[in-house]
Amino acid sequence: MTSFQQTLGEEDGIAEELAASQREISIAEFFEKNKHMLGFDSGARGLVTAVKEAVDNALDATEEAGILPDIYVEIQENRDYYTLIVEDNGPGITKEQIPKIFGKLLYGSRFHAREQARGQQGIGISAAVLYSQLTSGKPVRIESRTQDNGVAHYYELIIDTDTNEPEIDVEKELSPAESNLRGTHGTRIEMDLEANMRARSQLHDYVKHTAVVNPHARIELQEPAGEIKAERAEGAGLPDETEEIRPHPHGVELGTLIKMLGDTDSHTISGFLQGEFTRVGKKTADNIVDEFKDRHYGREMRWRPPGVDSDTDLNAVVVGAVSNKDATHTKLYADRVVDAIEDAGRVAYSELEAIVADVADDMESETGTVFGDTVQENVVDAVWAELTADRAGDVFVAVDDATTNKKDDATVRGLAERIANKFGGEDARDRATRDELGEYVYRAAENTEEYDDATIGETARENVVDELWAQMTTVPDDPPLVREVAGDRDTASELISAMEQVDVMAPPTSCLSPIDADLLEAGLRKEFDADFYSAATRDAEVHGGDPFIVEAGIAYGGELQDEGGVDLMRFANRVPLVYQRGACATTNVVKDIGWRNYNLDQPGGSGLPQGPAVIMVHVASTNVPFTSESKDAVASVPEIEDEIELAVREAARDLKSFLKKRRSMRKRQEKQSVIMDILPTMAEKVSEMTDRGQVDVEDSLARIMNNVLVEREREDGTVTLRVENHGSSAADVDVTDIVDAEPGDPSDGNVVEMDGEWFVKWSPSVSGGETAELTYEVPEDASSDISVKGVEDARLTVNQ
Ligand SMILES: Nc1ncnc2c1ncn2[C@@H]1O[C@H](COP(=O)(O)OP(=O)(O)OP(=O)(O)O)[C@@H](O)[C@H]1O
Repeated sequence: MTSFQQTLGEEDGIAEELAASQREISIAEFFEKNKHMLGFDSGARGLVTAVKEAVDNALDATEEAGILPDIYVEIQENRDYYTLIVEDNGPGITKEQIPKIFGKLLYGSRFHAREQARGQQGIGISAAVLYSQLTSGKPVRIESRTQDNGVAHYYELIIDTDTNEPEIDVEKELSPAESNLRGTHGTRIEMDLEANMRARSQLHDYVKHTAVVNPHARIELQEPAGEIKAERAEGAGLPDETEEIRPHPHGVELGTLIKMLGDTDSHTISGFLQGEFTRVGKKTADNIVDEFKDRHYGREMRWRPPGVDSDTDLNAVVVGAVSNKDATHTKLYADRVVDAIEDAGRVAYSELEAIVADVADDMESETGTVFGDTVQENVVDAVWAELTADRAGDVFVAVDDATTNKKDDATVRGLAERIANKFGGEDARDRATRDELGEYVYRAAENTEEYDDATIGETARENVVDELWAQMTTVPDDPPLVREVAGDRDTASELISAMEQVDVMAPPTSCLSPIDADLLEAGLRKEFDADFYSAATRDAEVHGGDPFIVEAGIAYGGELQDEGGVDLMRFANRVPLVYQRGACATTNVVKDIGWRNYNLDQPGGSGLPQGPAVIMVHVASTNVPFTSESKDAVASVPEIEDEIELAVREAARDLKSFLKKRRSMRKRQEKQSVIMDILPTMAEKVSEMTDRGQVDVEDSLARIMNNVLVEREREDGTVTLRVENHGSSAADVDVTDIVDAEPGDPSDGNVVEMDGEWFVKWSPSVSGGETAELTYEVPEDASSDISVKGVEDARLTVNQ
């Protein structure tokens, strides 16, 4: 058989034959075949995804318009298919936009905006339309009204998958009387889809969890087997309005930077940085430009002038390089040049040029003697030859400083000489980038190891590079212009590396709308009846030029079910993520935390912790990196993973102390009940044997357990409450005696009467080992009941 490879090159026209069947694929056609990528892989899931896309859009649209969202979702079961209706009270959609939004994939208002929003790609709702027409063959019905009680625009349409353009079946205006909209303005979508309700619990979770993180929204779901009505939390206002921002310099990708360089009106890099990025002012731009120059041109080595004990007379060298000038002025010129060099301590080639030129300028204006370009060049050459005469000696000092004392002198000298020899090559100005310098040191160290039988470890090499790099100076050359950088990938990548290197203030968070720890905790309290709640909101960070904030919350105990692994709720931009839990960075980070450190069970030391708990994580960003277009799972971006971990750990820290305390209280209680089992019998025996009266068991228990003991004594109408603190730390106790007759003379306490009962209340602070006595007067026949707060039950003994 002739293989394809064998015929290649022999027969003409295979490529042409293939070419005949190659054609452009429309985006709609692509997603029609790959609907799983958009979250429409099955009927059950398709319904949840369609609801999610429509509700997310409704929330975005209402919030953008400053309207408190009122969202109605209805699912009707028909014989062969389901009908989904989603209606909002948003600003509506203009007549011209309706066909594009619903009848064209990749059409939206948010793709280019650096601002937190649920929708980002301009695919969501049109993908639902595509799924609907694919499974039911019916057009989607849209009705939208932009003016209060004005006419509504009604469309029935499908997507032409060949062209990715809307195909309109029906287009008409509806008067308020004909309209199906419940509110005075907003949008109503109705679509038929082949579906089933197997994912009912995911659907309910989506609606409930959406309500937790959007307490300002009213969401109603009506479906064949039930309903959810999530009311607006009392007093909950709209989230703070977000603003669009420019990208942050940290994390921008190379392709993006090159595109930005191509699009900008700026000519200089400094102008580009200040104009196109957030948080870059003149100073930050200067710092970035310096780093950029260090990478692009390299730095110049600064050498030490010969010292006083050297044979070289620099003044004589300068004088020797100047010819045909008046002797007094030449001497003055040489003195000034040498003074400036010595003041500088170390001098690089460009610095030397600047000194020589500056002094020449001064001399000309003061004395009229001109030290022209040729003279200056001669002086620079002559002095530079002296400065670089003993590079090895100079490098020796740096190498010696940067390596341990253990290295013998000969090794250090050998290494220094080899490094020094790398300078002064083709580039007479002794320039090197940090990478080149690293290479110099590496090669010199390798040779020293080979020929001098010495060891120069990684750290020593790095220290030497650091030391020498710090001695070098940024060159005075102007950086390349924007168009030069845009046209050269390597230079653009040097710019990116410089941008990463410089500290830039965190991006403004006005483009983000986190829930905030307080509201997050309130959301958890509203939804879950637990014993413990905590929440944390981190500061903003950046990934790929986009700012983000991570928040986490934990609820534990109470009515929460212990079903093995804890319940992990994931959110991105206030949208619950329902599917692909295992593929989500959030899940993986939570699994990797050592939960035993936080007093939660974690079999095997990894995986989701066990126990009656809910952990929630919210990632808010101008661009949440999802693993796919269906937006179910956050991708593994290291910056985001780090913040997820820190947020969860922050929330878990309080849980740790709560659980620790709870565990020790439980142990105490167990101990106490064991003691209480045997103590009365022992007391009886002791009193029998010693012939003394019965021992007060409660009192003894308090002493054994280091408890706070509150006892009441009554003598002739005077009631005394003794608060004995048998523990070691102070106890702030609220003691109330509830009496059924009017009390008198309470010591430092206050009395409140309610329905014929008197509440006598004290709040003493009792140090460890001390006793407080609280007294009041009461008629003989009055009865009373003690209530104590401020001390855990397991630490308290009441004897009345
Ligand atoms: N209910 C609505 N009210 C007002 N405008 C809407 C509504 N639904 C959608 N839009 C507009 O239509 C655009 C496209 O919506 P679509 O769901 O296709 O994409 P998206 O929400 O921008 O992004 P994603 O693909 O991430 O969901 C939105 O950006 C928004 O401008």
